[in-house]
Amino acid sequence: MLEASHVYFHQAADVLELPKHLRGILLAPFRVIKVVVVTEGDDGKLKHHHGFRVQHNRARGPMKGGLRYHPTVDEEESTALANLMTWKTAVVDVPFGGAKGGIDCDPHQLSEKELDNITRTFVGQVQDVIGPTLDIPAPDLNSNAKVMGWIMDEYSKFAGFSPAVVTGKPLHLFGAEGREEATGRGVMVVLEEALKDQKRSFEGLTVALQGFGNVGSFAARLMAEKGAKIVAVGDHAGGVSNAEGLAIDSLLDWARRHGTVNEFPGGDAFKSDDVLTWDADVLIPAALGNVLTGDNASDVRAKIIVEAANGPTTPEADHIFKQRGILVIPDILANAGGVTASYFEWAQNIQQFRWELDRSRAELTRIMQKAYRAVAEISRRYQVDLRTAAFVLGIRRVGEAAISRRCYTEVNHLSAL
Ligand SMILES: NC(=O)C1=CN([C@@H]2O[C@H](COP(=O)(O)OP(=O)(O)OC[C@H]3O[C@@H](n4cnc5c(N)ncnc54)[C@H](OP(=O)(O)O)[C@@H]3O)[C@@H](O)[C@H]2O)C=CC1
Ligand SMILES: O=C(O)CCC(=O)C(=O)O
Repeated sequence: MLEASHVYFHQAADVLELPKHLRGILLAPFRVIKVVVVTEGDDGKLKHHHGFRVQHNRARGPMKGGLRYHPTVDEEESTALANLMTWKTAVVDVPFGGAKGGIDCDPHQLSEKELDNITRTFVGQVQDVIGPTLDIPAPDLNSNAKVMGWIMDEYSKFAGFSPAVVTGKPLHLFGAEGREEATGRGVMVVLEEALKDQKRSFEGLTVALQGFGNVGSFAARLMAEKGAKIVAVGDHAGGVSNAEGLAIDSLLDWARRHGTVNEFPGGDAFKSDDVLTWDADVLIPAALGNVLTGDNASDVRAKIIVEAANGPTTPEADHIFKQRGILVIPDILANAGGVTASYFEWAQNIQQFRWELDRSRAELTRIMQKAYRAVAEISRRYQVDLRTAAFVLGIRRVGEAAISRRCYTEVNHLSAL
């Protein structure tokens, strides 16, 4: 994933004609934190996991990005994802830099007490390098509002009451209306804009989704409300399809009760990975990275791919999609609704003021539409795909901030762009 994020960066840097040494400066992380998280398991035995926080760039503000709990979490993945966060926050123009991190654990195999313990131990180890004006974590794969509440509580023991140290918290614990649904809502909004460009709408549009967690489930529900048919959904345990459109509320209820969409009675079962090549107008990967590769890209049948997940497409697959005329709405634009609503939450926490849900939704829609339009305009002007255009926008904004702050004098080159 790190290699892929660099390939995409360089494609945009070529458009911007950035010299080599400036590319190196913009790609290098500001700080990489690695810790060994030692905790006592429910069986009384000591266990250890590895925790990472990569703080990539802070030219535009405090660093921001999720905390992921998954066995594959490592320094390389965290660095790639932190890098993407830097360009993503710039694409939606929220006042943050980029960071990302995680712990290489599998929450499905841990009790709540064990997960709480691991989270709090990790926070104790990084508390001096995170904070409301330094680095603000948020939910990501397998982490949720409850975990964010633990982070806030643990950090506050060191720094005093600090709700703004983390976003995506529960509503009753200084969370913000609209944050939970925001990433899925943002996915829906940018797809709606892309459809408008094609003089189409959600009515009758068929959609296949990989992942039915926070992002996938909200995106599915919102698109179905607009008239789309969600014809296939896959998660790690299996998939379910219905050519007439799955009943999303019943599917959500099933997934909540069974921990998977597998064996949902309102559709036909299929093998999990088949969702990626499902016969649908739109494919939405909303789970893991690197799932669309040179091996399966030629078999993808959708004409539009919306990257709700981070880094789902390898450069090889991306190239094949370009050749095949498949429109890819890239992660740093498509899933930026989450960090945008996190910005609202952070601002509300700092002001000790709460917004109504309607305000949050309206502001999110406005920002996502504006970001899509800005990216589409660059795509037209430079005759490049949406991914390259989004990177051009992100890199340019980060560069401009760096110049104004005099972070690196040589980045002045960017002011000519
Ligand atoms: N949460 C947020 O605000 C944001 C998230 N993202 C990105 O969106 C993606 C999903 O995050 P989120 O929804 O929060 O995570 P969740 O943990 O809430 O959901 C993840 C989903 O992916 C599924 N999944 C896991 N492994 C596989 C697999 N091998 N094959 C198919 N499906 C699988 C899970 O299934 P199961 O439950 O069966 O394991 C689950 O349905 C990630 O890439 C994340 O980085 C991006 C921006 C913001
Ligand atoms: O909400 C946030 O701060 C970050 C969300 C995130 O990790 C992402 O956009 O990938």
